[in-house]
Amino acid sequence: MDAPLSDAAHWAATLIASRRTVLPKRLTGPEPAAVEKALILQAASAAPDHDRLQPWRWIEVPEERRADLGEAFAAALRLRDPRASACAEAQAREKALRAPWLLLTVLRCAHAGEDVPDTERLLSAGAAIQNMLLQATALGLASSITSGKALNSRPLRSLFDLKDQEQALCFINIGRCTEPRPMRVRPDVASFYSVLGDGALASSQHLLDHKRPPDTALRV
Ligand SMILES: Cc1cc2nc3c(=O)[nH]c(=O)nc-3n(C[C@H](O)[C@H](O)[C@H](O)COP(=O)(O)O)c2cc1C
Repeated sequence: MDAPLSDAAHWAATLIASRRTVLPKRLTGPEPAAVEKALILQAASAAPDHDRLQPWRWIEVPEERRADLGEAFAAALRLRDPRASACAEAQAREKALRAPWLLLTVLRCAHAGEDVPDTERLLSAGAAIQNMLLQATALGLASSITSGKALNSRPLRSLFDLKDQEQALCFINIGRCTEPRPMRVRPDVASFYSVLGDGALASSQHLLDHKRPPDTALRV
């Protein structure tokens, strides 16, 4: 018989199962308090990081720079589509205003000859982002990741002063949401897990029989 799960195991599973994407248009203010922002950023620094390269950083876009970001989105759209309508440009500008707390994730890619390749740096950044989203969820905040075609456009790279080695990965949007959408149905473990060797299904069945532990979710 399996040993009972500890409180910490239940707590972690509940937290992980409670995170969901809340897109910027559904986020409301106020932005997180300073102590909440600090916890979320500290969560990033706990990510696995091969050779401790710290190949990631985040740039906050404060209220007073949202209009500049909106202009950069509009300029990026014009570069992609010189015939973009005024309405499409206005929509692009508006995207900069949605998230109460808005952070750009920046990845530092490998120079020629550097040992840790971009794939590992990217994995580290993904782990850091997930830490941040989970910490936000634990604080009762709603969050999402967004990307888009403008991310590495000239206007955005110039606004954020990205170095040649750097790539804009995604925005992190954090705020509040009083009426979250239903939780996405998560894929079955059987669809992404197997055991190397013959009879993979049989030998993994004992794991697949376990149901997800949490049937409760944190309120975000
Ligand atoms: C790197 C990355 C970029 C994303 N960019 C967008 C985006 O631009 N727009 C969007 O609606 N969702 C975006 N998403 C969010 C996914 O659509 C979302 O995670 C997915 O729908 C699953 O929902 P869940 O997070 O609630 O499980 C992005 C997710 C990742 C990992």
